[in-house]
Amino acid sequence: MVQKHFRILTINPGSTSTKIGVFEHGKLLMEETIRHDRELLSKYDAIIAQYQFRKQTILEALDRNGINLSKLAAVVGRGGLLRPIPGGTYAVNEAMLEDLRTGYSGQHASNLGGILAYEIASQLNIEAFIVDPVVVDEMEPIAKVSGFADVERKSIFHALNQKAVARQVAAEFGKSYEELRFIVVHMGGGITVGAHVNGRVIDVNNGLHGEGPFSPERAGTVPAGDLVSLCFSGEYYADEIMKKIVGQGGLVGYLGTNDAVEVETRIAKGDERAELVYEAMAYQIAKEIGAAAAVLKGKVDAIVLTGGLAYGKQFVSKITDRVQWIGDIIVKPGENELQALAEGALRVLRKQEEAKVYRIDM
Ligand SMILES: Nc1ncnc2c1ncn2[C@@H]1O[C@H](COP(=O)(O)OP(=O)(O)OP(=O)(O)O)[C@@H](O)[C@H]1O
Ligand SMILES: CCCC(=O)O
Repeated sequence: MVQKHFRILTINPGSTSTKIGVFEHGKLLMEETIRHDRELLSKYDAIIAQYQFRKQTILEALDRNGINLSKLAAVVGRGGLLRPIPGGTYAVNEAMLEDLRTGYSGQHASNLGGILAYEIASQLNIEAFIVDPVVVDEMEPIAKVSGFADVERKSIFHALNQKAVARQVAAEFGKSYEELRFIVVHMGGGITVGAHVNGRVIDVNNGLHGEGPFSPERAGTVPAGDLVSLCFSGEYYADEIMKKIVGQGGLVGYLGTNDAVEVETRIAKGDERAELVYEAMAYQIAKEIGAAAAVLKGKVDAIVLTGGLAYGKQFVSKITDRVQWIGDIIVKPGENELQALAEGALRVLRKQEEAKVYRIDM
């Protein structure tokens, strides 16, 4: 049977950039990272207020690259902080737009993904989707118990890249994602470690709000009692503490940079503090992998290391040194989020999968 050549626009909004790609038949036609001036973005009082400006820059980039919008079959954006939902491709609907606009589960640049996809698609009378948003929640009930009765653990992680990489490795094994057991470690500005069983992420650290290993920009798990004392010391406003956890935590807090390459340069010049902190980040990641191995009862088909930090050979070897007894380690540096968005939309357009419907009672 001849496959239709669906042309798809993909949009991945980040805190300082918007990445876009156009795919046809799953192959990349064009890709551009539109960098936004930090000062310009800071003039908007909420992330959501940046939507009109970002939409304009996307349309200009498409025009610059000679992309004929009338040939698009769908637009797909990286989904945001919605209510907890199972993984998959979702059609953008009113309920979703409302939650993204009001920031129902919080503010995150990816909240703009669904909105931008919808606004561009509706003008062209085509479909808009999101795929595997950061709130994908497939956690087992046991994993949700935090030990503090007022607080339930949440699933907020790099679902799009973790699932895309897991599918890729499964295909390389000649098997389907749904047959395998992986520990996937996304190591970017934030770090999340997911226990994947038969296509579901049954446990994962909440990468955004103070859980798991520290990362270039996130504090990870912080000793709770000391954090409470700091909160009530009278020295900080709530948003200042939150910034110390997200954005200015981890490497930024200790070393003033989120750039691991710069940290490696400092270590090479003999900076002992940088060496200790960098080693500690690898140590905490290894501990989290050990925890995920316990979740999987030691039956692990592979540990997959991905994200920008996976380019760092020394960093990767600091981790593998501590966890290679658990199973095979596969390194997939960087992220393939635009491709993963395109593939998610394509599965629906080709009718291999049905688009899921987002509801507020999910
Ligand atoms: N060759 C390299 N060696 C070591 N570290 C690297 C290398 N290239 C990039 N990094 C580091 O990877 C980190 C950024 O990773 P990445 O680009 O995946 O993050 P992001 O997309 O900004 O955030 P997130 O993945 O959390 O959404 C930075 O600390 C960067 O310095
Ligand atoms: C993707 C959620 C985690 C993070 O932003 O670090």
